[in-house]
Parts: sequence; C-alpha cells; structure tokens
Amino acid sequence: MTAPSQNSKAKPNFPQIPDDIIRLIISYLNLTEKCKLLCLSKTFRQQAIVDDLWIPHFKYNSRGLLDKNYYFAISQLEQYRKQAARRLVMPTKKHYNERRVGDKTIIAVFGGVSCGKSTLLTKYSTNSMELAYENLEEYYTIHLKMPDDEQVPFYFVPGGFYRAFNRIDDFIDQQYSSYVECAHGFMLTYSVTCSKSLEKCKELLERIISDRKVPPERLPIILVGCKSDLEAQREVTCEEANALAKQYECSHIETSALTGQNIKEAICAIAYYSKGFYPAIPHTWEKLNNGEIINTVTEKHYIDKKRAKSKQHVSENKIKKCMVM
Ligand SMILES: Nc1nc2c(ncn2[C@@H]2O[C@H](COP(=O)(O)OP(=O)(O)OP(=O)(O)O)[C@@H](O)[C@H]2O)c(=O)[nH]1
Repeated sequence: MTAPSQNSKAKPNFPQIPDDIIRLIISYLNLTEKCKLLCLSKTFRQQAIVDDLWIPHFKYNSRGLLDKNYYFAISQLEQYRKQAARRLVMPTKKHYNERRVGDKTIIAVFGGVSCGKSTLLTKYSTNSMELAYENLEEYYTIHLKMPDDEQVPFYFVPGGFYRAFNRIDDFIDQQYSSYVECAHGFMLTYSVTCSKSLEKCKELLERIISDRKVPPERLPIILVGCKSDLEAQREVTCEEANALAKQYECSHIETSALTGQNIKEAICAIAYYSKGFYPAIPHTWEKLNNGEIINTVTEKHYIDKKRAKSKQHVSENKIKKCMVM
C-alpha cells in the first residue's frame, strides 16, 4: 500500500472504500450508532438500505407488529436528520448578514407533505424520480453557472410540514426557523393535485415576508406547482396559483418530475433570483394573462439587476412583476 502523500490532508473519500467494507463496519454498530451514521452521508445511507443490517434489531411482537426498536430507530433518524439540517443552517452573525453558509447559498424548499419537493430536487440532480433514501436528504448541493459565467454552489434544503406539525407556527418555530432567517431564496412548492398544499404556501408566504421584514418584491421567492402531469387529478388551476403569486409579487412555475417539464427552469429561476439576476425580457402579469408563456429559461434570458437598471432594459416596476412560466 502506498503511503499517503503530503497533500492528502483532504477529507476521507468514502466512495473509495469498497461497499462491502462499509457494510461490514456498519454491521458492528448498535442501533443508535447506525442511525447517526446514516445521517452523516448519502454514501452510508445507500449502503445501509440492506435488510440484513437492520433485522437483528427489529423483532415482530405477538400481534405481528414491529417492536418498539423499530419506532425508536425511526424517531432517532428523524431527530438526527433535523440536527444535521440545523447545523447546516444555524446562522452565525456573519452568515446571518450574508445569508450564506460558507461559500454556498441556501435555497429553502418548503411545502406540504408529499407535494413533491424531494422528487423535484432528485430529478434535477440525478435525472431520476427515485429517492436514494426516501425523506433522508438534508440538502442537495447543486452547482450552477450564473449568467455572468460564475459557478455558484447552492444548498437546496427541503423542509416539509411533517405529520406531527399541523400548524404553520409549529413548523416554523420548532423546525425550520433557521432556514427562514438564513435562506438566500425560497422555493415554495405545492402539488397541483392538492388545493390544501397551495393554502400552505399562502401561510408560508405571509410568515416568511413578516419574519424577514422586507418587502416581498425584494425577497427571491418562487412558487412551484409540482405533478403537473397528473392532469386528471388536478385541484389547483394555473390561474389560481398565478393569482397568489401576483398577490405576493413572486414568480410561479408549474413542473413535473415525471416528464421533466420545467424542472431545470424552476431550479435556475430561484438560483438566479437569489443572486440578483432577473429575466432580461420582462413578462408582466398582464402579458401572461393574455396567455403569453415562456417555456425555456436559460442563463441567456437573465441579466444582472444592476445592468438592467443602468441600461434601462427593465424598469424597476417591471422587474417586480417578472414571472417565469
Ligand atoms: N406523477 C408524479 N408524481 C410525483 C411527482 N413528483 C413527486 N411525485 C410523487 O409524489 C410522492 C411524494 O413525493 P416526494 O418528493 O417524496 O414529496 P415531498 O414533498 O418531498 O414529501 P415529504 O418530504 O414527505 O413531505 C412520491 O410518490 C413521488 O413519486 C410528479 O411530478 N409527477
């Protein structure tokens, strides 16, 4: 075996450890340690989805139900996941001022239960709808090229209204208040098949705007309708969501992780907005009401807000009303 070089101060590269060795290491851990490890990295999570590693801990009771260890593990996982997520965004004064963690920018992805947050991010990251380990992602790191050619890493942090959190106050106060304080931009998701999920977005919009104490047009927020392929089950029309977006002066876009429709556009739109880039060609609400829709958004369609101002490309008023469809 070759000795590590002087330069090998880099972090250990887990993917280089053979899978069976990782599984062997995991098999020696007790239940709590396994849960903790799973929350550390996606590599461990992928390796840990093997029944043999867990069966020794769980037994069926006389009524055929899984014993309390199972529920213990579930609650542990949830707890560690939240802790990991909190560590990620817990703001220091500097972070708070810059709305950044390290050199990565946080986009909070909020929405009702099962409205499609994780699938949207997974689809963008892997071009697949399969979640690697369902509901265990703390964040998705996405590197994007900005319209000015700068490469920017973004943290997309999905946060749902978990079953235990019925009220928006519980959700914000107990779980994700640091995201609201810290996030550079917000992606508020709803499912077109669930009108309640749009109501949740409205609650969130009000809460975020009041907590951040800035006018809505200065907060990068995009309202994202998920599952647009499920036309037969549609409960929310595009016009309804447009109206809500217009009321709060944010953008709105409908997406489908199944067909891939507008996934890239939604990700890019909020990433660009959060860095101060707006669509170069203003598409006002009025134009959209006349049925004019942009289908593609590439970095070429965006320009720096300052440049837009100086070249009088877009009036401030129009920027406020810009919308991507
Ligand atoms: N047909 C269709 N199904 C989708 C789409 N997006 C998500 N789904 C399905 O909707 C279900 C919920 O998706 P998730 O991505 O887990 O939703 P979530 O909002 O992250 O869920 P929680 O984190 O549990 O709140 C899954 O079964 C997905 O396969 C979509 O665009 N089209």
